[in-house]
Amino acid sequence: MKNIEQHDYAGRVDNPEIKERLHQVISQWDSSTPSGAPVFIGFRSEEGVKRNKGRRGAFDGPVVVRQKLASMPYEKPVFDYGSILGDHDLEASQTALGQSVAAVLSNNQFPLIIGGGHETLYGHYLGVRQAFPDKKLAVVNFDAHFDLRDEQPSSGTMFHQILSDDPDIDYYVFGIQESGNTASLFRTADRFGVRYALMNEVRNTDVYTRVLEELKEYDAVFATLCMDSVQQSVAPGTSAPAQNGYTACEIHDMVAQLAKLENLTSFDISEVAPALDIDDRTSSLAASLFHSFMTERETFQ
Ligand SMILES: N=CN[C@@H](CCC(=O)O)C(=O)O
Repeated sequence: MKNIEQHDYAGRVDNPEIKERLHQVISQWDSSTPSGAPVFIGFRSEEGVKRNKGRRGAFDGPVVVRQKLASMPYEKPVFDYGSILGDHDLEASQTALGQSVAAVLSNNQFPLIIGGGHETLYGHYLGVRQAFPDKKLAVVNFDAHFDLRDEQPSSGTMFHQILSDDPDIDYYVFGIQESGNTASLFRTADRFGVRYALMNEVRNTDVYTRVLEELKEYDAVFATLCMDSVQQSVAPGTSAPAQNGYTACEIHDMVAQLAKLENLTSFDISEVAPALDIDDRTSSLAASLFHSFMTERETFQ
């Protein structure tokens, strides 16, 4: 089992009588916290990025994204599980994340997972599958990359790992960049029946709206957002930045629509690498996306 680090939240207080910012309403998670609430879980890991020969820095993502969230307006109950402290044993770190996600899901709460390299998604998946062993699942990925490499587990292999082992899951990915994926990866996507939309299709067609309707038919859906799906000028602090990625407006809109999907179980935002960031753009954007998600999701108490 990996160590779990707890986080202190601090921020601006306008009027001590009124709790209206996230740091004033967030509490530490335990198994008696109420059902229906959002629960932050951090995954401090960059071992997957290291193995994928990417640019490192995501280990501190969960710390800095929480700092950005702290002063945002929020008045409803919200909880923090802490962060799994990952290390070179990526597989054990992902297993620990999976156990944490499953514990929160089995309390009927909603995990909001703060990565970590995009290897976060594999731990996220392990938790969802543990909580829903017999369900037909869909995973939605906002990403420039397929992450379908057939190699030692890393931040570039998670969907190959999942689709190779689990026949009861469909993979949808939005924002694929032709400049970021080889022909072999496109062939692998076709072989696994991946439903993918290139960035231009996302921008110029109604594919996302149509897929959101399709997703309602699954027993459960979980989602992941790699910050490298956003254009580098807006999100510079990532391992493998994209030039033609989402604008801040586009990705906020997509996340707001996702939040309305009733059978969505959990959501992670990964690949915030503070050491590579400029003026905290990437961490601030990730926090803003979590905030949009939380305010749009009607079932949060
Ligand atoms: N979605 C993220 N993927 C990887 C890069 C994928 C690749 O190398 O093809 C990452 O950021 O580490």
